[in-house]
Amino acid sequence: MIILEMRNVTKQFGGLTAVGNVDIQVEKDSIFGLIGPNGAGKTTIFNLITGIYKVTEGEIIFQDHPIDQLQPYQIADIGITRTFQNIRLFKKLTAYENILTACHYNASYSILDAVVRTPKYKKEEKKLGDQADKLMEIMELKDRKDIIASNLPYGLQRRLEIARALALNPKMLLLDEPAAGMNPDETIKLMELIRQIREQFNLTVVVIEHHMDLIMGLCDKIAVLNFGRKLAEGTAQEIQANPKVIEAYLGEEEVNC
Ligand SMILES: Nc1ncnc2c1ncn2[C@@H]1O[C@H](COP(=O)(O)OP(=O)(O)OP(=O)(O)O)[C@@H](O)[C@H]1O
Repeated sequence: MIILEMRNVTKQFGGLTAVGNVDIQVEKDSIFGLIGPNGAGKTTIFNLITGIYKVTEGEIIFQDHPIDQLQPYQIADIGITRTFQNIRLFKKLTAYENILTACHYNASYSILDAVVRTPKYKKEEKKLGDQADKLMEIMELKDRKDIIASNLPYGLQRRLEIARALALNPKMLLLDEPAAGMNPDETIKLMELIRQIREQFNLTVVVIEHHMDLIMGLCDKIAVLNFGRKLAEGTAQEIQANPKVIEAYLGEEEVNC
């Protein structure tokens, strides 16, 4: 079953076509990879899916509904959340506070409940605190609970960002270069975590990465972009064997995975 579809999507910035006539179909519960050289249009695709940019042409369909005219907060509400290439955390808050603030997106009490501290408020706060604890545990951040976000090692800041995205209870998670700056051991650990959260949260994951080991080892399907166009699509084996990919993306070198 297809959960997300981009139909003939184009995004232009003035005379520059950042994304040109791209068709993509993402299967529910799969891990889908987007790869391509710098400037190929990958992050622009995330910005189109999440409503930060509006399409110039084409349609984006999520669970059979068009979403290309929705605002970013509406897209988060229907279950698509993301992480960013440049980590965006509350740098001066602790790891726990960063997750808890994201969990508050789901709070259903009123300002009055909060001011008067009604039983509803207390019950809800306990629930959100439990959710934050659970996310800390899953992302293996529990022993860093009280560390200020900017003092965490880079790899853990990236995991904290994923935990924040998960706090919004998404159906689809978009990860923009989650392994950037990680060493090989951290990258392998991250791969396992992505697989684990996919299972645990019944998620569909779309991931942009330059680490080929991660992409080839993790993704059910991969789309290759070049100069805003989709050059190829297929399984890791198909992509690695595709002469167009080898020539255009890897500069005629062998795909080194
Ligand atoms: N807001 C914008 N205004 C003008 N041009 C933009 C804008 N956003 C992206 N672009 C351009 O669109 C093209 C695609 O950029 P994009 O960031 O999507 O590439 P990318 O594949 O994610 O690259 P990288 O791997 O370096 O992150 C680039 O030429 C970029 O300069």
